[in-house]
Amino acid sequence: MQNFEQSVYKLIVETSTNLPGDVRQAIKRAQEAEDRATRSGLSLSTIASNIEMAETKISPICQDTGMPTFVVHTPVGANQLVMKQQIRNAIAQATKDGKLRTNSVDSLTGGNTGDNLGPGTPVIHFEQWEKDTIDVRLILKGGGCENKNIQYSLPAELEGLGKAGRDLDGIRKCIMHAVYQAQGQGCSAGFIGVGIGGDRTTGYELAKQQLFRRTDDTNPIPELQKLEDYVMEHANQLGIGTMGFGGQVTLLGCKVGVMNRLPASFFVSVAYNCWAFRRQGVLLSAETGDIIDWVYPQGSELPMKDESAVSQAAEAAASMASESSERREVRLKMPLTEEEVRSLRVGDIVILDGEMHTGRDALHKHLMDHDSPVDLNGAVIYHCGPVMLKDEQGWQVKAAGPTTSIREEPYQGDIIKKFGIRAVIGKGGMGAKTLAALQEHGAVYLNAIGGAAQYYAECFKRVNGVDFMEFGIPEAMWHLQTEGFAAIVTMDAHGNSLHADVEKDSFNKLAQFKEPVFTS
Ligand SMILES: O=C(O)C[C@H](O)C(=O)O
Ligand code: SF4
Repeated sequence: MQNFEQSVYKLIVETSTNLPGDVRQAIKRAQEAEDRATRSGLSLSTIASNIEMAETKISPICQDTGMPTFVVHTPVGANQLVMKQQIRNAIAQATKDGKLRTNSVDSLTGGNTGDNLGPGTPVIHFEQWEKDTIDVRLILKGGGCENKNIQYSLPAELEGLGKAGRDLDGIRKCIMHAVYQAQGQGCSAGFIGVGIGGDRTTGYELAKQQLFRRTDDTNPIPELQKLEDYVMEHANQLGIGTMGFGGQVTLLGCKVGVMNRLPASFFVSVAYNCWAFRRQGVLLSAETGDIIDWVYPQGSELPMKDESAVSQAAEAAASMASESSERREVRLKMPLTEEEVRSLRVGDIVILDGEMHTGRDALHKHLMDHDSPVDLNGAVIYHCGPVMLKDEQGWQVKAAGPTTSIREEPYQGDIIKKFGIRAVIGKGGMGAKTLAALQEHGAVYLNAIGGAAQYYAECFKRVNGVDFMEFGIPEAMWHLQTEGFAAIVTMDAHGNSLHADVEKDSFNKLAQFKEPVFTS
């Protein structure tokens, strides 16, 4: 077992940096289904480039490298204590090397352990089996999509869908609702794992286990296969699209499992995973710990770049459409003026140069009753918790995509007005309070593409400084010299919100699925 730790390290790096082949296949199909000239189509192209960049640079696909969750099958009698220690060592090493973000935070003090180790992290499940090999599987599921997990207790009354009973049709309604309520906030298009039955804990566990199934497998239970097919077809009619921009593809995969329940309980648990569906596995020799095989097709087997003539023509058409009068591209230098910002409209693409500042949960809470360490008049705040590494030249940005903005809804409007901020960049959109503040003060919300952490890291040319390192690397306020950062205006200073429109439209579509489909 001398190579067990090294093999687990390789598994962690592969999982974080190289999206598996079956997941890539699902994203490629989405690209084919979506018109390339639309916002969703263009976002999918960026996602595809980001996947390639992460693989080439051996850097995290998304800056949120998630809750590392291992499922390990060992021969009877193998020493699990030693394995556990070696998994922990491999996690700490991968964090030090910038392949994982420092993601383990003390829930009471907010302190970041800095090495991804701490009470409850990483998660390691051991099972024994009769085989003489070791199977180690890993999923890195990020926090934004984890926040969109949902558990239903049947019978229930569901908005838009009416009564959901304790039967297959009630389950169908829960799953449709689960996709609807995620909107774009979990970086759609997503994958869902569904657990029917169990208790509140095992139901969610069963839902997560489904995410370990291959995206192209067949459910051994025919009724559940039918349900999966139904959801794949109809959830994609909700019109939520990539990042909630509207479009044909909202869901990339649906896997449903079932277990027994108590007579009084009937839970339907849904685990939502973003497009950056990072899970991989290795089969190891129990003697040496060497890798015998990979469990899922490796990403390198399926390049995301489509070199065919057809695709190049479509690409050219898309870029021409994006240059047409319908889509305005505006290049602005930070700090921004009120006039510049008030001239922007939902749908405009803004390209930013100059200095921007990151800020997420801890900073927003802090700024409510403290001063800012830098002048934020005209500033652009980026909701982002990057992966950073320090070398001889100083801090380097290793991965830096947006985080879910809605968490800052209680603070954002006040902070915009208090400091004179002119733009906020994030993903998933914000609510009515922020929209009103944008209009009142003269500011915009820009939606960046969630998960495209390598794509955006390239735009940060230099780290000008950092404040609040005591909040930990993801929560600190990084001052970043930026060139060519592109994002779409999805909430403008005139009271328009693409997010509110898509939510309303998808709600109307959801209500079309009210009538029973699976009758017993
Ligand atoms: O924590 C992050 O950087 C992002 C998070 O996964 C999110 O989706 O909001
Ligand atoms: S930012 Fe998006 S892609 Fe990254 S972990 Fe969060 S939900 Fe997933």
